[in-house]
Amino acid sequence: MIQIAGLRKSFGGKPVLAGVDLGVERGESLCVIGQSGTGKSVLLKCILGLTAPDAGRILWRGRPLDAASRPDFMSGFGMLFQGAALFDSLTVWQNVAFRLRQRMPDPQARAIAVEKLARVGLGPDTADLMPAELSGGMAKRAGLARAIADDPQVIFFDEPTTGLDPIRARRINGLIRGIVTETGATAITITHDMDSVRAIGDRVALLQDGQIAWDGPVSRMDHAQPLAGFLGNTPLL
Ligand SMILES: Nc1ncnc2c1ncn2[C@@H]1O[C@H](COP(=O)(O)OP(=O)(O)OP(=O)(O)O)[C@@H](O)[C@H]1O
Repeated sequence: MIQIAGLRKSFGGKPVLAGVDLGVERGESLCVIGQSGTGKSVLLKCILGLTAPDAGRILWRGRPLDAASRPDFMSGFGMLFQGAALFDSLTVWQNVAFRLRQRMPDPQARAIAVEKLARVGLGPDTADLMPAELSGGMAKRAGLARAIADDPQVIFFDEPTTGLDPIRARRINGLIRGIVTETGATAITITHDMDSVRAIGDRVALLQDGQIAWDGPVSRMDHAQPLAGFLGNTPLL
């Protein structure tokens, strides 16, 4: 679905990505882990077209992800931002339906938003609330509803459990896994949270010193030497 080869990016002469090779297959859930500052966000920004790599290739369905293919890619992806990142001045349903409202009338977009809110465990009474009225866990759920509103083929989860207590984090992880499984979406999750990796991931890739130091099934990670320092329930900080 997405293939990355030889991706390089430096800032001020300092290499952050030093030849990243990574792929994710259709319907697969990939978690990218790595210590703080190893370039996980830079990698995500390169895929999303927010940062231009210095070298390397990103293929989307076998085609280079460039100006010609990017609109197709952008119309088929959803994203759960760290901290949910809801628009303060829009109601919850307007946030969830943000993209839908560009191509359908409000009543139709609202109905889909209410359905997606229900999928993440938020009742119809939350639809007309403002983001400031939501708890952290509710905001994360609303962000998740927005990520899936347009039935994306690829969903990016950026640190999905940041700022949540362990119980809410577990619920969000369970929701994400359920949604990824039932929709068949391809998922890429960037996380410090090994509980998230176990709950959400089929595969895990360790980004270290600008390259993928280990890449394999989550079921094998407990025996992977390069991951030894990251395992247990200790966050990767
Ligand atoms: N626009 C930029 N200009 C200069 N340096 C940058 C820029 N973006 C990222 N960096 C640097 O690239 C490195 C990797 O940053 P990045 O945010 O990708 O790390 P990360 O692995 O996502 O960390 P964290 O887990 O803490 O979010 C850092 O040293 C950061 O300072």
